[in-house]
Amino acid sequence: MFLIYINNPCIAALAAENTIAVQSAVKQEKQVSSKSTPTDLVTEADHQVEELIISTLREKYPSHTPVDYNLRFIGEESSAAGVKCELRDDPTWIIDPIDGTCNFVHSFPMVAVSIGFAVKKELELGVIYHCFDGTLYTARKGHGAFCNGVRLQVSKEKDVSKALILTEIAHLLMEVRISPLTRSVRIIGSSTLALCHIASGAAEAYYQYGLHCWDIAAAAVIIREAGGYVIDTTGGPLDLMSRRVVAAGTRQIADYVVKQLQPINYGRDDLT
Ligand SMILES: O=P([O-])([O-])O[C@@H]1[C@@H](O)[C@H](O)[C@@H](O)[C@H](O)[C@@H]1O
Ligand SMILES: [Mg+2]
Ligand SMILES: [Mg+2]
Repeated sequence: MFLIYINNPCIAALAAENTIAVQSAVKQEKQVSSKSTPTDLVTEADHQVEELIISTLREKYPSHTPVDYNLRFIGEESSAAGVKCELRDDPTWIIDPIDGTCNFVHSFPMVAVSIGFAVKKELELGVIYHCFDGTLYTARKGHGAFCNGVRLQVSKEKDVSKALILTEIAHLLMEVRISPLTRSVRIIGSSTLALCHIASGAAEAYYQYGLHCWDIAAAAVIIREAGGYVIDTTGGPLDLMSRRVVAAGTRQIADYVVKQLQPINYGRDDLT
């Protein structure tokens, strides 16, 4: 019922508005602090953008919330501040206000705003806005995935020796295991943008342990609507709160990556 009201252009405009906030903040002096580890950075802009997104969504959709619904928000910085991260059946927005905060601090041009939406725990909508080049990725379940309005299609490559693999720095040992049989491995420091590269067919697979539901939610809809797979690192169905993911254009490449992985336990988003 919510989805008939919530359309991509509204949410895309919201992501774009907040990108402007990020773009102006990039040039300013940043107050940088850290959260779970010394490299898990956060800035005032992360908080400001998340507050802006949540207040705008509350304002945009007040009438769409029947009395018995509690329109909910899961935000990276609200969660860091102690708000419980729990995906219930209620319509829920899952927000990463600045994905790639370390890149943002360094003005390294791989930073995005990511807004996902779930109803009855099913991911229905995803919008990811690249803050440096204005690329807008959007998808709604059953309605396709788009990049600046152009339909997205994942890579159909099944030969792992022709596969470009994306991941994050924490798993160097696994990269050593994976890379010999693949074409190459890349690390860009923004999981949402790396996942968008899977959706666009620019790379064949992505894997990560340690990311969060707000890194995965929007991108999972975009990849699936582009014809790709977003699964658990065990090869089973995605568990959004498990802090791990494998995404790929084909099942063959996904299964190859799964076979090379050694489990790393980062806990769960919904148990912190
Ligand atoms: O914190 P943030 O910049 O939104 O998100 C980042 C993720 O996109 C990245 O994949 C991960 O390796 C970083 O540690 C960080 O979590
Ligand atoms: Mg992130
Ligand atoms: Mg973030």
